[in-house]
Amino acid sequence: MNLLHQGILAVMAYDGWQEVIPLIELLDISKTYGSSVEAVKNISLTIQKGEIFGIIGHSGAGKSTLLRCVNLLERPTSGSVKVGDVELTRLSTNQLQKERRRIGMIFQHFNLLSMATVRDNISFPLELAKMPRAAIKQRVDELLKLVGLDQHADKYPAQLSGGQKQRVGIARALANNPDVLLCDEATSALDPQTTNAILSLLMDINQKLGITILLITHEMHVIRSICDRVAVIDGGEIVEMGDVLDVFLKPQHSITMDFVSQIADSFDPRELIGTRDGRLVKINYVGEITYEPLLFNAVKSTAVQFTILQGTVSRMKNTPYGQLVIEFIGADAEINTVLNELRAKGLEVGDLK
Ligand SMILES: Nc1ncnc2c1ncn2[C@@H]1O[C@H](COP(=O)(O)OP(=O)(O)OP(=O)(O)O)[C@@H](O)[C@H]1O
Repeated sequence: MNLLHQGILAVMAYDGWQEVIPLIELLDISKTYGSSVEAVKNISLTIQKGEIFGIIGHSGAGKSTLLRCVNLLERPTSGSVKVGDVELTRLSTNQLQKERRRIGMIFQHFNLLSMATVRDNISFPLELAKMPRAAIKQRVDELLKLVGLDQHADKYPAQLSGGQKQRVGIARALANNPDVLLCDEATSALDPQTTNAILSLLMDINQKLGITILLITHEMHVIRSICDRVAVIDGGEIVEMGDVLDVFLKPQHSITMDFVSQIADSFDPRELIGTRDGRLVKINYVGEITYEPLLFNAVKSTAVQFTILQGTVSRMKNTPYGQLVIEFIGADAEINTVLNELRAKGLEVGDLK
């Protein structure tokens, strides 16, 4: 890297931008089971270092197969998998076993050893890695603290709640200090409150330890709560991909629209068309402007009146956003002036169609 590049990266860091470094690169991955079940078809995908990337799809869409191709628990029929600088698909079994320590994984049904205590479950990957006994104890103590289980070290899985079991799964997955954490429907077996606690823990781990997270889910709530980017998968193919906010606010594919409508506060505003006399306008806000009185300011020096017909103000991960459907009443030219003023403030404004 030359000095100019270093300078640019330093400025980006100063401004709060994240340096973009590819960490997981899937190139043209296909997986066919037997002779005819094409579970994944020619998927190429790059996950950046430090991001939380979500893959969402209905049952049978190919999510698990794709996720398991990343650590080669499932070997792709064709295509290559690269994690960091290492092309996993070229490694021998022994080399692969070593590289897999850089990739932790958690599961929907936790996959804990039922006859082992919490401490022993977490120690297991460290013993496999031949870490000395005293170092194992110290590392497990750290991990127990990190996931909030220091009071439960000597319990067995059967004595734990679902959320606690998943915390053990997370601690075990993090034991070898991986770069990547793969999450296979990690909250699907949990109630909503416990789901939120586990999602917060995952976000904490991502932020504090810088671990890149790749998760699969069928719940838009999971994507909205913690992911930076999302890919929507259907029939083994990616049908839509982008920043979560963009995909959520402007879904393009019908499958994506289905998922977005899972969120209770989203709505289909097209139901309003033809029900009102005024001009119906859809407005999207993103960022801190969500909390400014922009609508009021835009109309106050005009004769235009407005009514909010539908609206949401919420947060996506850490970003506030709003979606409103407004009926404007007044002269068309004056309404246009109001809309242009809103656009000039950075709002996305368009007639409801
Ligand atoms: N081991 C296997 N042998 C044969 N077919 C399989 C195998 N595993 C998955 N499939 C098939 O591959 C397709 C994709 O399955 P996959 O489990 O990847 O989907 P998914 O999106 O994770 O679904 P779910 O959310 O229900 O787990 C399905 O048609 C499934 O029946």
